[in-house]
Amino acid sequence: MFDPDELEEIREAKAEWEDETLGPTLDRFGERKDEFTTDTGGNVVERLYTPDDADVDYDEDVGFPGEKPYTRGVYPTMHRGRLWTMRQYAGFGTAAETNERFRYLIDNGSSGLSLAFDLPTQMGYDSDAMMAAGEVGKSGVAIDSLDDMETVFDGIDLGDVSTSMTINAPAAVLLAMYVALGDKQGVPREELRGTIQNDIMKEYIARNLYIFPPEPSMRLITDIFEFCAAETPKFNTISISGYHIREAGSTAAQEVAFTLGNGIQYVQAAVDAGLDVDDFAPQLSFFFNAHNNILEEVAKFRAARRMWAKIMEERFDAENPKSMQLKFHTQTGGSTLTAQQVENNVVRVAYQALAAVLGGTQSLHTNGKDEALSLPTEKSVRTALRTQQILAHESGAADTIDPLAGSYYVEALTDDIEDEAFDLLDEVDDRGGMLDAVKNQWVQREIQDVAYERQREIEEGERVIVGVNEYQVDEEPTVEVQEVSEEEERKQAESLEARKDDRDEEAVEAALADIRAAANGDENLLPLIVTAVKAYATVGEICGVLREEFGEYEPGMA
Ligand SMILES: C[C@H](C(=O)O)C(=O)SCCNC(=O)CCNC(=O)[C@H](O)C(C)(C)COP(=O)(O)OP(=O)(O)OC[C@H]1O[C@@H](n2cnc3c(N)ncnc32)[C@H](O)[C@@H]1OP(=O)(O)O
Repeated sequence: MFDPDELEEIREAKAEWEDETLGPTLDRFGERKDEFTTDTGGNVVERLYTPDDADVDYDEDVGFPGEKPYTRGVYPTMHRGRLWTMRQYAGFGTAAETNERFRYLIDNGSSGLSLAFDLPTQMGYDSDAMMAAGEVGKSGVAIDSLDDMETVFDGIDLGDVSTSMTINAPAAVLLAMYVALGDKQGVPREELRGTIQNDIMKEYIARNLYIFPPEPSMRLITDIFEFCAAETPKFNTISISGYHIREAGSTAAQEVAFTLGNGIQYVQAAVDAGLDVDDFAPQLSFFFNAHNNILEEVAKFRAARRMWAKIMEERFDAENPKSMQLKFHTQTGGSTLTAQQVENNVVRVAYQALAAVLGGTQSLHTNGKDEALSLPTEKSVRTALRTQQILAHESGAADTIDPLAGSYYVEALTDDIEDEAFDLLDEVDDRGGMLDAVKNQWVQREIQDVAYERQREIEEGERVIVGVNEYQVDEEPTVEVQEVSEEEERKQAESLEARKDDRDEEAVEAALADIRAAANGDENLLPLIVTAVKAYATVGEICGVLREEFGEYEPGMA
């Protein structure tokens, strides 16, 4: 981008500055530390960045919003045209309580819904299963049958909202329920908007809520890609998630590398199954974390967009621009919240949200200040949402596109993260691809090594966490805790029993038998699962059949 002569002049001028201006100051005052590093990974942060550090080719590396390589954003107008979706993750207790929280969020200006499921649902068990005891409705809503979905969305027109569902191993079943509910409400399938997380790879790596082994899991995912391309073209079929990888302690570059690596794995599986890349790739979406180091995070988002465009074009020969556009949701970093001085978390969340917006996010969840302690209360959810609204309407951060482009530091850091992440992806390829690298625990070990080092730095005081290892005060947390009563579990099991007594048992049996047969063949499972959920077959029953046919994953399984 810069004229070589000009760069040489800058280099010389910098050397002169170091000698004449900087030198005497350093002799008198020194600097706070011998070495400054980024938030993660220990990348050295230089004192000063000049055009010499960020010698980007504008066309090739930066470009324009809505054009390759999408470094500056996937839409031509970005947040000037439409603000990001303010999508607060919610769901607890019964379907009715979750419906109430959803309506509260909509009334307060939330522009998208995001459904959290309880652990039994995420593991494919019904609320009356032995495995579910003590967990029903605890960390999300319990969904057993279509009844519960109907209640969650009571009074909410699926044609008017976009809904994210954080569901992975049983994603096909919950998607089928959403489609079935849309059919019941009379919403054309092609109008349904939303996202299922459906990202099993990161469950194997970091989140641990898997059911089936990798091969049938990949088949389910591919079936979803194919079904949605034909039936629900506005629905995002997957949310390939770096969030949990980062929460497990990865660096920013690892977060990008392993997330895109998982993306490569899914695309390859679908292409191998005979799907055309440009038919399904526009419906892929991503999910990243936002931690406290604002500039590193902005660079991370920019690097991820540029990399995905290259990967899709060069590795998969994608031609549709939408296949190359990395659209992503961001959640502020749960692991950065502290139980000490809980109100400090509001500030952390605001910085993280700023990074996400400056980085061009499409959708954002801001954590409640109390999320390190419990489910967030209604009031802390409101403050979290207001944080986004202040950012949108008062901060000016949404008024121009990719405002940090051209910052010598941010461009250099974008390059660094890209280089580091591509190196990691090369190593993944050498190890036979993401699936093998995960099965052999290499990916997990890479992350653990970094997480361990970071923890050591905190414990030894090398890394300051405000209120935790410095600036402590002697006080008990005074946060109000959102409780979920045991009573909910009993009520949920009772309504499930009532539904099982009041359905066409033959229709359920027939639908489950069809799913069993298809699990052993190659017919797309989705239409069959839609038929089953319409007959009120439950999550546990459908996943039970698939468990029997597919088996269950165990870590280290070859
Ligand atoms: C931690 C926790 C756990 O472990 O439990 C979790 O996982 S929580 C995980 C929670 N996960 C989530 O909440 C994931 C959320 N993800 C998403 O919402 C999606 O995947 C997303 C990232 C692609 C965002 O989708 P979205 O619908 O909100 O936003 P989009 O960017 O797609 O925009 C919606 C529509 O507006 C259009 N649009 C948007 N911006 C513009 C613009 N500037 N100019 C013109 N059009 C625009 C888009 O083209 C699209 O229309 P058209 O479609 O017609 O093109």
